[in-house]
Amino acid sequence: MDTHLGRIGQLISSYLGREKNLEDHTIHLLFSANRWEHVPMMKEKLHQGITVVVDRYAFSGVAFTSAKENFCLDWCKQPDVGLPKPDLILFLQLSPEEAAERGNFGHERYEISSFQEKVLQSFYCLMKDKTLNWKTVDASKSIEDLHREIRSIAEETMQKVQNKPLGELWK
Ligand SMILES: Nc1ncnc2c1ncn2[C@@H]1O[C@H](COP(=O)(O)OP(=O)(O)O)[C@@H](O)[C@H]1O
Ligand SMILES: Cc1cn([C@H]2C[C@H](O)[C@@H](COP(=O)(O)OP(=O)(O)O)O2)c(=O)[nH]c1=O
Repeated sequence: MDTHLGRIGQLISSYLGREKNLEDHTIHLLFSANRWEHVPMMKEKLHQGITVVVDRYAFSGVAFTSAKENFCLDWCKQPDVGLPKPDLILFLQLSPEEAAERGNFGHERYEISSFQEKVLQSFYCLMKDKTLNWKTVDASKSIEDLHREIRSIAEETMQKVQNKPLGELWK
């Protein structure tokens, strides 16, 4: 068991590892609840001037659930409406085939190629939203080159948003 995770985190982890089954709406709401749990801490850091970097965030929440049958993008977004709005969203673009060839791709619940293709289409829909600062980077580059590119975009953004108020996502 992942003892470093909270109770919601543990539920999610056992769902992804296929140890536990959860109804599709339930797991969606748990992922969102897991983000909301972190909001007070994120806001505290942001107000101290600390840059917060989040892996996946609400966009994965929407992209993954909306790739399932009978889930629309709009329903999937609602639980995450009002989360701290990111100043920058980096989309690390890599074909599902190339991603599957890399390490760590394997046995988790969502790591099935046909499903990943649907998830990718959902991400493309989300990226049409011009109120958000999406930047696509080519993730087929080397780790070092990618690092340099991400670092430069991040530093530029940090400069730009320094004195801007925190926004609310999808509101
Ligand atoms: N730019 C890259 N080039 C080659 N291999 C990479 C690159 N970035 C990550 N990897 C490798 O791919 C695997 C998965 O990377 P990871 O960052 O964990 O992806 P994810 O967060 O999507 O699961 C790891 O084995 C990692 O070392
Ligand atoms: C954050 C999030 C992730 N996911 C999925 C995407 C991934 O398949 C899985 C695990 O994500 P994560 O634990 O971030 O693993 P990694 O980045 O190493 O692949 O959870 C959702 O379905 N909804 C969400 O809200």
